[in-house]
Amino acid sequence: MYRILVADAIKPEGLGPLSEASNILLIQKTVEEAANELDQIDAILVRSATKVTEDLMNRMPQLKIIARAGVGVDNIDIPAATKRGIVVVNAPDGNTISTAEHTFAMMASLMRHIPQAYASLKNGEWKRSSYTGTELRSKTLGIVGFGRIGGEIAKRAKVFGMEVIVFDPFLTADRAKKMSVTSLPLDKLLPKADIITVHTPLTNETRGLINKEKLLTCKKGVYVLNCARGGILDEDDLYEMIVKGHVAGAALDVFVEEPPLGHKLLELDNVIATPHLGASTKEAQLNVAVQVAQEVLTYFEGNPVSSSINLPAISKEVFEKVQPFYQLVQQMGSIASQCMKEGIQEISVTYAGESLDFDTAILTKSLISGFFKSRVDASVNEVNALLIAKERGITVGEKISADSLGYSNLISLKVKGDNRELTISGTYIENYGSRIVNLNGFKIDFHPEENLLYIQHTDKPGVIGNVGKILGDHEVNIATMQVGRKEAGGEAIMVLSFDKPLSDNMKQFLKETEEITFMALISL
Ligand SMILES: NC(=O)C1=CN([C@@H]2O[C@H](COP(=O)(O)OP(=O)(O)OC[C@H]3O[C@@H](n4cnc5c(N)ncnc54)[C@H](O)[C@@H]3O)[C@@H](O)[C@H]2O)C=CC1
Ligand SMILES: O=C(O)CCC(=O)C(=O)O
Repeated sequence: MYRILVADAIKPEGLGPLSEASNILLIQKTVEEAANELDQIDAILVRSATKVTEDLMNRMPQLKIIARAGVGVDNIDIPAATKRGIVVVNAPDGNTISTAEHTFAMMASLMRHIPQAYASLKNGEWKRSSYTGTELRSKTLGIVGFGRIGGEIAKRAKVFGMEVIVFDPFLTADRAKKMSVTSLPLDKLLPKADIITVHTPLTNETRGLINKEKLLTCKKGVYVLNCARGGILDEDDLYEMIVKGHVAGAALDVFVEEPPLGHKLLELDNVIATPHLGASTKEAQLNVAVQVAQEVLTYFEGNPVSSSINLPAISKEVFEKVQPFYQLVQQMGSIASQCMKEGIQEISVTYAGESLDFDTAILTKSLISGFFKSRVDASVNEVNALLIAKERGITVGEKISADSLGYSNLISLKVKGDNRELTISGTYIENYGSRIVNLNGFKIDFHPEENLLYIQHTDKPGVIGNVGKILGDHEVNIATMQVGRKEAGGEAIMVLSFDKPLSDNMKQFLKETEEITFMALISL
């Protein structure tokens, strides 16, 4: 049974797939209310209110996945989650339209003083001349951060007859052209825009991106909006620039501290504000709840998720291509690790063959996680595998080769240790499954079973019989046995599989066979 803590207000109608699953228990409580059961929680679902800190994660030793019902993940300590192997997913586009519409509503309200006029009228006043506004038509809108929300705002601005200029260091010329916007560096955008709206995530780079120095380069009388994250527009600097009359007004949906009780910006007449309502529509809340519920369900079904923050994104089509190799590479990593019980310097993997014609990064991560599982602990997974390799000073390389040696696909792994090297190649054959086809340069063909014994020995009459006899004398039943050699009388190998795990003592008995030069018990 997986226990899922729904810690923030997430629309229950969207959580249907989770509440209907027989192996899932949904617990609708805040972190404080669930304090006594945190150690049993497998997944946590949050919006922006709950801060998923390293400390909170430490109180949740079973935690496997954090799901953010929304876009911004600045309330989640991603590096800490990654280190622990906890998958972080979000709902990247469920609230795009709502947030774009809200930003647009804020922009129109700001330019026409609607909140101030409304408050005045409600107060019994009729001050028409005090609330003369400015048209949006022909104004230049500067969008900083041109992703999903920025793009939707641009479409709406064009319909209103605005000119749209954008700044986004990751924007391609192709997308700028398709969206009919002018892409400019920030220092060129700021002096040109009549209105500036920010739509970046909050990161170390974007915190304080628009500060006093930048605001001073803007037109006098510029209007600014922040419906992304508090802090992208520096709050103190904005206050000063409004008070000095350089900025004509601001519309804010987000604040550094939420709620921003007693905030000085809220005292200014030309600042309008909403309490982080960008995504607060029936539609957006249903969308994001459905999206994260589906992701969590997919994860607990053992399938790769599609909108992870700390795993490579993977589409359904790629997933179908990846799936056959997913377990094979984990097993190859694990076999290599159990055959190389020594310090490792380098792991390199080569992919060859037409059926491996996709981004193989996810396979490399799966392989490395298989390698470390038997060395570190079961919490190693695709999320933290490369980080663990790096921490241990192990170089991980990935190559594509044109030569698949006649197989339709061939994955080859080379592990360089302090004293030895190990190579292993595997393939996936449709309707037949995974096969290991080469081990340390010996041609062989075996299915990676649960309990294996790998023996390297001198090719002499009687060795195979002797091994069989020793195992038989100890009532060990051999399930399968594969042998391989390079040349008669040289080095040879055998790989045996068993129904039950072999005890470590058996290694001692087998070691008496002097022709055996190397032996490894492998459990997959
Ligand atoms: N007020 C609200 O309720 C909501 C706020 N948000 C906020 O809006 C942000 C943007 O959301 P989306 O458009 O969906 O995200 P997105 O990921 O589609 O777009 C973000 C864009 O910012 C750009 N960017 C990153 N660093 C930048 C930098 N230093 N300078 C300029 N551009 C930079 C990226 O290249 C990307 O194109 C989210 O990160 C979230 O914090 C999102 C939804 C609701
Ligand atoms: O959960 C919410 O309402 C906030 C939405 C938001 O800020 C986001 O998706 O980044």
